[in-house]
Amino acid sequence: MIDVTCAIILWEDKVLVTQRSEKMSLSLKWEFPGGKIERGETAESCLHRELMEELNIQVKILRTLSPSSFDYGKFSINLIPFLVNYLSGEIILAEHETYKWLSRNELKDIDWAPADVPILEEFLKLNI
Ligand SMILES: Nc1nc2c([nH]c(=O)n2[C@@H]2O[C@H](COP(=O)(O)OP(=O)(O)OP(=O)(O)O)[C@@H](O)[C@H]2O)c(=O)[nH]1
Repeated sequence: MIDVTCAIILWEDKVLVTQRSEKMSLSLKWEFPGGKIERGETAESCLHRELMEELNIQVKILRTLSPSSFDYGKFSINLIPFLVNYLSGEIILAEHETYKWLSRNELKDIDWAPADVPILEEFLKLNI
């Protein structure tokens, strides 16, 4: 089981979502940005590192949501979500195909990586 962090990044009334590139696994699926926890790293420090490496942004962590385990067949992941506020940094994509800032309603209409679906559902039930 691979531990992966991801961020629901809030800015005003929008949420940042990123699309995996054609070269990546789960090609062209949408996800909450983040990545694999490295040895000796906390989930929080992993999240800050990945968001800096992949997007060049800084965030403030607000809280966690429920982890989502998913078996992709070749590998299983435990996806650990954090609700965060966007703080600073101009977005520069290192790996992803593209990104979008979407309203809560628009989040339902994109083609999500399967592990993200329960996380999205929990987020949409929150009163924020
Ligand atoms: N970052 C991120 N990864 C996710 C999400 N949902 C999901 O299934 N994943 C999967 O979790 C793993 C995280 O990998 P990563 O982003 O750190 O690394 P990667 O694509 O370079 O790894 P890979 O080349 O092994 O696929 C990938 O297999 C990715 O498909 C998500 O919302 N965010």
